[in-house]
Amino acid sequence: MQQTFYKYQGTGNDFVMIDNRQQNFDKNDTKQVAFMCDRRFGIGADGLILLENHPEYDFKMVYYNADGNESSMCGNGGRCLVAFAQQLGVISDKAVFEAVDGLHHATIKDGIVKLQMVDVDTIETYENYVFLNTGSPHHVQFEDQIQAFDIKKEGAKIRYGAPYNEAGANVNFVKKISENTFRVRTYERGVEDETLSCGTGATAVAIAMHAMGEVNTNHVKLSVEGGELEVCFDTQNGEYKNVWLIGPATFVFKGSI
Ligand SMILES: N[C@@H](CCC[C@H](N)C(=O)O)C(=O)O
Repeated sequence: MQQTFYKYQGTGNDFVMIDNRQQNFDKNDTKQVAFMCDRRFGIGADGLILLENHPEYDFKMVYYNADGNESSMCGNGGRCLVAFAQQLGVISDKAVFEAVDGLHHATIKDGIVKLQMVDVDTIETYENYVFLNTGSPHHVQFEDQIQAFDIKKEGAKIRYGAPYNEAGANVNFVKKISENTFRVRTYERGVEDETLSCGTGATAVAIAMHAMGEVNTNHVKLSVEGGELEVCFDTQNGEYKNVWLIGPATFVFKGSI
């Protein structure tokens, strides 16, 4: 059976989107998801997202990494799904949807999607890195030679090494480039390579930089491989609330496979 799909990207983090409101997609077919995400034999994407009906909210998000496995929250994917929901006529300019990490509020205007992310109350600070969960697990560390750095090789060592091991973490390398702007490159678990952007990663970097005292504003800019993202938040007794990830979400093409 032919499957209609829509391709979206958010600062270069790209996704195959499927309207699964009729529940026609086989959600346990890991091989089919991996095939669709394959850049040589399939459509090509960092992940695949199903838009499904929800009994109370605008829709439900089901996210798979490019390896075909369902995973934790995808911030850029969530932003692209809001744009997809608008394209399908499911929402107009606001959304409330459920994802694996809970409820998300969002707005969309002129192709820019603002997505509310989970509150963060635990930030683990070690000698040369920070670990936090922004819907997905993130390791954050400074890298001065960020342009020349081998993200795939060094990211994989951290992702598969202790303390993360097989379960893994996403790995973000960071360099401060101005008062409130950070250059970020991310190795993504489940893609097992560098991606051009990671929304939960950008969120993790913004919060980690604030927690470390590297920035004292609550509005942080992140320059990623595929463009520019912004993250803003409120802080309350060491907790990060009202966290918003802001950036473009763009329709690329529609097809069937
Ligand atoms: N690209 C995503 C993160 C997707 C989840 C990640 N690969 C994982 O399995 O932890 C984003 O934009 O947040």
